[in-house]
Amino acid sequence: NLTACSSKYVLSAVHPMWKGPLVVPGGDRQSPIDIVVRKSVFDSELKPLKPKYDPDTCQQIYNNGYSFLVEYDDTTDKSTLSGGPLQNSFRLCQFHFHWGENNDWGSEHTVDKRLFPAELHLVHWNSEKYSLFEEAVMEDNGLAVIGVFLKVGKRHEGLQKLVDALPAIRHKGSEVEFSHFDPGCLLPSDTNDYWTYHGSLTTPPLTESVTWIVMKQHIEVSHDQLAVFRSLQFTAVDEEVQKSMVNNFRVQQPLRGRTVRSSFT
Ligand SMILES: O=C(NCc1ccccc1)Nc1ccc2c(c1)[B-](O)(O)OC2
Ligand SMILES: [Zn+2]
Repeated sequence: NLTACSSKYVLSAVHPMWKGPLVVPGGDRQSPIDIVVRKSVFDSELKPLKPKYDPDTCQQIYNNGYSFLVEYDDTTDKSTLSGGPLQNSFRLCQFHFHWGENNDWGSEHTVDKRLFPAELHLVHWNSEKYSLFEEAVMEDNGLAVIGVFLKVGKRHEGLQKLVDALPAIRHKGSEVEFSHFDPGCLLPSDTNDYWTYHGSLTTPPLTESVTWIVMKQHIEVSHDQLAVFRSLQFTAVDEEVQKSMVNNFRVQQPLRGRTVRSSFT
């Protein structure tokens, strides 16, 4: 019954804003998923993650009507991710978040069914095998995405510069110049432990091209910082009915026999 797990908010298909197909025909490696900790398998071959981000490659912030993207210059290998489960070097192209209308839900992945108020996605594409993101996004091992859970607690000083820029991109289609932002400040500080599995984009075209790397440790942001995320609009400035940008997450998808590996015991 609901009361048993009401504190964890049984996730239903009602919440997410996105009305797209909840299941992709034939998709057997869809994302997000629930990470069942006791079913994950420790893999000693997994290496430490090697993010190398150059803050000067940060270019702009853009409201795409689904989330806000902090976009990086990915025409060189100045900001890359390698190591971990990856065989190649992947270029950072953007990061974005998913969040809820309140602090009880908002993440895409869950850990033992536990929901977080928000989730960060750092998106990288395989620049050793492909020459453009648009190519890589259609290929088997084209993308590598780091997922980081957000919890409400103390203010995240590094995030504040980003939060202060959000009012300038309140509506769908708006963009503002944004520079010198080190996405490394959004990675957990105490441990690099992670889970990894093969999955997909969680928004159309839902292509199954992602090596997911979900960090075990969350980061903390303040209630007020998250409230600014919720002040963004899904809608363009000229639309009659304005809609707050909240619940921009997809519901969990079937595991379909996949194994989630862990970098830690
Ligand atoms: O880049 C995206 N769309 C634009 C696009 C352009 C050209 C071809 C295909 C797609 N989507 C997208 C990329 C990466 C992630 C997600 C969505 B996510 O699942 O939210 O987190 C990871
Ligand atoms: Zn995402």
